[in-house]
Amino acid sequence: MTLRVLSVASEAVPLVKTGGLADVVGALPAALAPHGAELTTILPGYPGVLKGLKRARTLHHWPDLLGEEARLVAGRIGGHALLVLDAAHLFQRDGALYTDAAGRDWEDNWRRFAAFGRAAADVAAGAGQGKAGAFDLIHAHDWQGGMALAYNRFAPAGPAPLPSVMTIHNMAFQGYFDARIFRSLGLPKAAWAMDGVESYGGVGFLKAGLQSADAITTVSPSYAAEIRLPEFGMGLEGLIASRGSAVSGILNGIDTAEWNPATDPHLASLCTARTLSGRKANKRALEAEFGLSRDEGPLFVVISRLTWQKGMDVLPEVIDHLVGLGGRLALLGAGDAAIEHELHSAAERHPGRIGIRIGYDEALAHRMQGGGDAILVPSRFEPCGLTQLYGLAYGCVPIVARTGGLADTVIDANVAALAKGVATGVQFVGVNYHALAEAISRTFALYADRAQWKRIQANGMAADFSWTASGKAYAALYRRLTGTKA
Ligand SMILES: Nc1ncnc2c1ncn2[C@@H]1O[C@H](COP(=O)(O)OP(=O)(O)O[C@H]2O[C@H](CO)[C@@H](O)[C@H](O)[C@H]2O)[C@@H](O)[C@H]1O
Repeated sequence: MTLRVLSVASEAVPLVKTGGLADVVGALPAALAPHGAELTTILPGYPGVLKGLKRARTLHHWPDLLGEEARLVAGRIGGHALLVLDAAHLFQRDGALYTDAAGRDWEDNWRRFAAFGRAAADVAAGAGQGKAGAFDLIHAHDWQGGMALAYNRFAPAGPAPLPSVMTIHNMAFQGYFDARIFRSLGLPKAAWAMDGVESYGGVGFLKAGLQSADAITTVSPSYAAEIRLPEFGMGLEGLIASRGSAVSGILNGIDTAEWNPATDPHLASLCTARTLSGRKANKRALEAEFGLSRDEGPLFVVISRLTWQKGMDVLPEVIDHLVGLGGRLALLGAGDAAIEHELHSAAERHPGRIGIRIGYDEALAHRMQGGGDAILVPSRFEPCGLTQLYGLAYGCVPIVARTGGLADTVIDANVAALAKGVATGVQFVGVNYHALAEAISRTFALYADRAQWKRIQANGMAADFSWTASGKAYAALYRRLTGTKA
């Protein structure tokens, strides 16, 4: 029996992306299709999303969705079903998805994503679908999707709540708002409780989703274990621990059609594990693009949000060490202004050795994975991480902090792994100058032994990070919750 799932998220490639959430939500429909689960994605009607719709058909109209008019529009995303909540007053505005042009959170974020959640719960119960029972399960992502599950549980539009899954892509963003908004949410009084939407005296959208979901997943097994601890649980560790076996980790896959060095149209030269020499032309192109001097030493790359989570405040401290050993660094990212400033001053200190590109550039990210020798990912916490997976697939060896999904996906080049010939990268413990500097020194030593380095690259390229296994795991979870057989 085909399972019909409503996937509720704020971002999905190729229509709208600020981070890894979009890659995963965009990939899930194709990952689940072979396992008999048909996903329909529902997104907010941001300008870019509405523009991407070819023949927009109106399916449903809300005269009063949390105080304003809205409509549901149908479209397609990557060949799969898409629904868009067109509510101009909430989503059609200049600035970023969650912040205004000055970087301040939109004041009405609570209304924007509560309305989105209400609409998603209505759709799950049949709004605009021509019939009730159009969906078997709701799968919500991150705080922006959380309220869909709270409405589904406390105020379902149908006769009973649907089975539900909440996926955490990042526990640090919780959608936490003042208690005063509660009365505008249209939820029954019973929802104002510790096992409901109340969170530390306010309303927590992620928390609401976590309390309302039948199952909670996060994007790696290690992160699923870590968020039971205060250090990673960001205040919700007690909740996570109390949900016991309802919490599990399913590792992200990567879109192997989009991220494949043998076919990538962004690369100057294509390559496979057997034709690693093809990477050289990409490296030369990257040096030219970043204004770096040309030499045979390792070229490190970083593709990241410039934030504390990603350990980017520590990176500037190790740049002198990296350059001192003969390395170069090409960095693409945007975020914290203080970090950007530090990086620029490091680049000024080391002309031709450090290249910085502030901004967001998908094509450049591909070229960097294709031409860099090693990608640095010094995250303090990392639910899964995608850039190290792209690095593995492209022969750009990941140098990662041992946390979350980074710990689960990279095999450290320790003595045992090297002896067995299975290493795929370098792991280090603790995000500080000493740990990172030591990892960089180890990388130089590994790189100096060309045969060994090639082996490490080829091992990563041979690893399977497709969605096959994870698609199967999500499908098994859906089947368990709906009590259906494949
Ligand atoms: N300046 C730039 N230009 C171009 N591309 C850029 C870029 N900066 C970042 N990217 C891209 O954005 C994505 C980032 O994804 P990550 O998974 O590494 O982190 P993120 O914290 O966004 O995601 C959260 O959700 C994902 C998905 O579950 C988890 O893997 C992760 O651990 C969690 O923090 C990658 O596709 C990367 O290439």
